Amino acid sequence: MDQGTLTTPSWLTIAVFLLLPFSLTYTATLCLSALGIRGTAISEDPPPVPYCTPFVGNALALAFDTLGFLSSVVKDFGNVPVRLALGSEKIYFISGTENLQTIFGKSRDLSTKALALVALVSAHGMPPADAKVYEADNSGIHLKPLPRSSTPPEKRLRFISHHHFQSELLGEAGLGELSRQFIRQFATRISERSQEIGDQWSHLPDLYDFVKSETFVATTIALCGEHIFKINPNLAEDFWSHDSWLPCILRKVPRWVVPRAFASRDKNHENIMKWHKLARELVDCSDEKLKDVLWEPVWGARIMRKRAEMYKHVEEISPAGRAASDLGMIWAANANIIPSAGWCFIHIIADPTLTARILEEISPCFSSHLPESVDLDKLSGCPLLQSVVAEVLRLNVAVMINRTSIVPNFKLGKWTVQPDKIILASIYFSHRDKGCWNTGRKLDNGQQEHPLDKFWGERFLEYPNDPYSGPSKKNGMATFSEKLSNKSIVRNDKEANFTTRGLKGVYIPWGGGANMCPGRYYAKYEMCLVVAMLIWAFEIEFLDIEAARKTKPNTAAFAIGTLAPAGKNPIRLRRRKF
Ligand code: HEM
Repeated sequence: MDQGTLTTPSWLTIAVFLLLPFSLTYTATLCLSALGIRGTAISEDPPPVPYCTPFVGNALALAFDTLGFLSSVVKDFGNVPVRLALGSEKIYFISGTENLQTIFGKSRDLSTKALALVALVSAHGMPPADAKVYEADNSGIHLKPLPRSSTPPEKRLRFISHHHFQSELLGEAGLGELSRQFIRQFATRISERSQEIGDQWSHLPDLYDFVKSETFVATTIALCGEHIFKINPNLAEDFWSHDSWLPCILRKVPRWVVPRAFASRDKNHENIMKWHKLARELVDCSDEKLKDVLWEPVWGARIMRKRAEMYKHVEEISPAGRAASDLGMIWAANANIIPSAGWCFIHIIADPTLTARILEEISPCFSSHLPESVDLDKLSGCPLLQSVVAEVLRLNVAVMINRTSIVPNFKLGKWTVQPDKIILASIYFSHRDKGCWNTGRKLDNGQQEHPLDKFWGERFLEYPNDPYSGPSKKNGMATFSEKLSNKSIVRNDKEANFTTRGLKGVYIPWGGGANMCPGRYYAKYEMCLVVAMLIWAFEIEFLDIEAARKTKPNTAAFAIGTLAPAGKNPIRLRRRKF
């Protein structure tokens, strides 16, 4: 044999030698994991999720296939909190109603500051020097500062912002005005489009794009006033470009790899700075005379003026830092509502029977053929429309709840999580927990009637004559034979009640506890308004209804926001005749 050639055993030796660190790492983490689950590990730290690459841990799997990786974690570990190794960092991932209820119930021991800062800096471009001011604020979000905090009152930025959210987004006056402004703006846009489109069928390339472009402008004017568009006519386009690049930026792909992603973020950042500059020149945000004015065209809703005033007292935050913070606010107000409204539309238009039922339900909410004649109180009480909205949120909200413990021994069942380590919980998996949700009756092929990965517009409705209706899992759920005996049940929309009963800690599109989404009431109103006003104004049909029914979610935004519809669904539409 040629002395220079490696024999087969030598190759094997090298391969084994090279693979050894991986297999040893996997075996070690697997053992630690098994011991941790059984509760026989020395530490009370949640068990690790096994991995094979030393120093990298679970980082690549989490970054490149977040949904697939976390689905397998939920499958393998169920409700056991787990530890993920991301390089030298570790974070926790939790699922299950009990764990979620624990974190929502213990808001005082937990903070959302760490990831909020990542979002401000990475996603919205806050300069690191400005972020330091946020970082230094260790006073919490409650009126009483946390023990040992020495943050001066004017620098309690998180508490002040939280207070603004509560008073202006959840308080009756602010919420009412924001909704009125939205109706006014949206109705103006609809009537312009309706004039353009007229009584003959017009074709548009995509239903979701149509909803998106009409809605963004109205939401943003309701929140930020009209001047932001006067100075940035392409704001909508710029915003959606930024939104589409966010998954990339947040996965830490460097600027040189995706220069367009960063250029798009910088463009949005500049847009907001230009608006702030103009607004400061035109209106003094601390003008006492404006104190009770709920909306004006320069700053928009009073919350935006209050935010500008808050920053006036903190000189260390630069104009760029202020712009990043308001860009985050504009993103929060648009990025989840609009994909959700888009999905509602796809499901409704793809089912002509559902379209007719929704139309019948919303008709009494309009006092004339004009979309602006809508009565919001009546509309938000329409059970079928609410159920469609709730079902869309159940299916598509994929935001990751994040918390960090600020106490030494935060307990999750028998496990203890370390302070300052991020805890993540996924809304998406909770909304697919087979143990908690009603999936309808069992079919003779063994499948459930309404699996949790499929849209069921009536999931959140209770019909008085159907004991198996309603969103939560029923004891002794009907079997096939019961299904036959239930065939005679006639479900009358007029008798249906919308409910989320039995889903505490399970149906959580708004998160929970003290950090629960402060835009939730507004978001529900806006989604109902978008659907009702557009259906009232136009007759809409898909050119390929079968393809529309198969629309899949774009999972790129998994863990970041609401999953938008993927692909295009061309439509034809015309003004509705009354
Ligand atoms: C479908 C629409 C929406 C969904 C699904 C949604 C969902 C969420 C979720 C899951 C959180 C985190 C809650 C937690 O950590 O427990 C959150 C936070 C937040 N949301 Fe929303 N949201 C929506 C619309 C809005 C709107 C319209 C606004 C503003 C007008 C808004 C403003 C905020 C803000 C400011 C926070 C941070 C609150 C804090 O940290 O205290 N959201 N949202």
